[in-house]
Amino acid sequence: MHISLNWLRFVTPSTKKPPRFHLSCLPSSSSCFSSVVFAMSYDKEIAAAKKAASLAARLCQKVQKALLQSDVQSKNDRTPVTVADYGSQALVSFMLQHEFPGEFSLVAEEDSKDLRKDGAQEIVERITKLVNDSLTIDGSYSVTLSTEDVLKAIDSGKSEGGSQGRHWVLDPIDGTKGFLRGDQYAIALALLDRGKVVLGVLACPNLPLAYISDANQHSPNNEVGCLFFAEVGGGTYMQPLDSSSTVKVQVSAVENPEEASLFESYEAAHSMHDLSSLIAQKLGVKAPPVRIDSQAKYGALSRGDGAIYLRLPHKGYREKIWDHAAGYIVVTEAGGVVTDAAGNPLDFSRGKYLDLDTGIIVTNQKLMPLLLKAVRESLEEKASSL
Ligand SMILES: Nc1ncnc2c1ncn2[C@@H]1O[C@H](COP(=O)(O)O)[C@@H](O)[C@H]1OP(=O)(O)O
Ligand SMILES: [Mg+2]
Repeated sequence: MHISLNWLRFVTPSTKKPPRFHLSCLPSSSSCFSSVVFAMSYDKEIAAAKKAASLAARLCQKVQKALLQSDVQSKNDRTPVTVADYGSQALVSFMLQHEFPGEFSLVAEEDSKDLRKDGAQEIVERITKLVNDSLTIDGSYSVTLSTEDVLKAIDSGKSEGGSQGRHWVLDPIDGTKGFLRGDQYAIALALLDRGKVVLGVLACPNLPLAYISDANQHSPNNEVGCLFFAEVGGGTYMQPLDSSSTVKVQVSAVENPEEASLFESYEAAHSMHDLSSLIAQKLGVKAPPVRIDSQAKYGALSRGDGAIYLRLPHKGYREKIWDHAAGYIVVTEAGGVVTDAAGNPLDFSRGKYLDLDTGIIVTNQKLMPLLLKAVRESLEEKASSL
């Protein structure tokens, strides 16, 4: 007989996360209590991930602020997002390696190939200055990185991931189009342990702290900047990016799809708006879709701003693990369900890519059967009309 008790929580009255232990009883003859196995806790890793993602968010905010203050011509230039993207990756990579020296594996979006080309020296110097300024702000590092240190930190993100060992997974700026537009973007960092996502942090510098809907997402009165974090078995928490007051969050409890609000990509090139509109129609969703960039959608969903997220890329697009790992655990630990469009679980253990056919759907446990049915019918209808 193999009994596996679930994650136990020792609930404390404070807003701090309770410690967690995983108890599992070994087979037959051994007594349950003598064979308690204490599984990994990732508290040190999550503290480091929160610190790195928050500092990277500050770096990106500084660049985006300068971009938005610049003239129209320079707004068509992608240099700011390039600089912030590499800067964010270098910073997170350096901080994690500093915290966890020795065996270190990072699967991240960028590498230094373009930065090593002729003519890139000035950009590399800008990135290096940004990274050093960020480390100075933090105050706990007495180092000044050279341009070569920065390039090496970026290249530490070349790991392929997989089902063995531990791998950090990073999207240094998820939602580059949103970043350039002055809208939503996220710094998304997760940890895989033997192919499973065990923690995730989402820093969303422009996400309002208050509930967002289609009507209020651009309100100038909104205070913005959210940090979501989740550890396997421990729930999901949110705090303002510039404070440590933490709240536990839960996905929406809506059971009637007519009352649900639905999130999707801002960019029609990233997700089929016509297909999600058909799905919404079948479900009877009344509210217009809330269109925002990046994994900020997963964050907003984890605290119940909306009840459904549909990501339905056009044919041929291959999803990368860094675009979903952090968001996945933030939503699932808040009680949500994330599957592919056919209802299969996501598999983060196969390397850089999530091999999916049709897309990713997210909602609460109650709505998932209805959503799956509406997705299946809509896909069939779409296929028969071609
Ligand atoms: N053609 C595409 N289809 C789907 N997703 C895409 C496509 N091109 C880029 N993306 C990715 O979509 C993500 C943003 O999704 P959303 O619009 O929902 O915020 C980004 O990670 C972006 O990748 P990349 O980071 O390489 O630009
Ligand atoms: Mg991305």
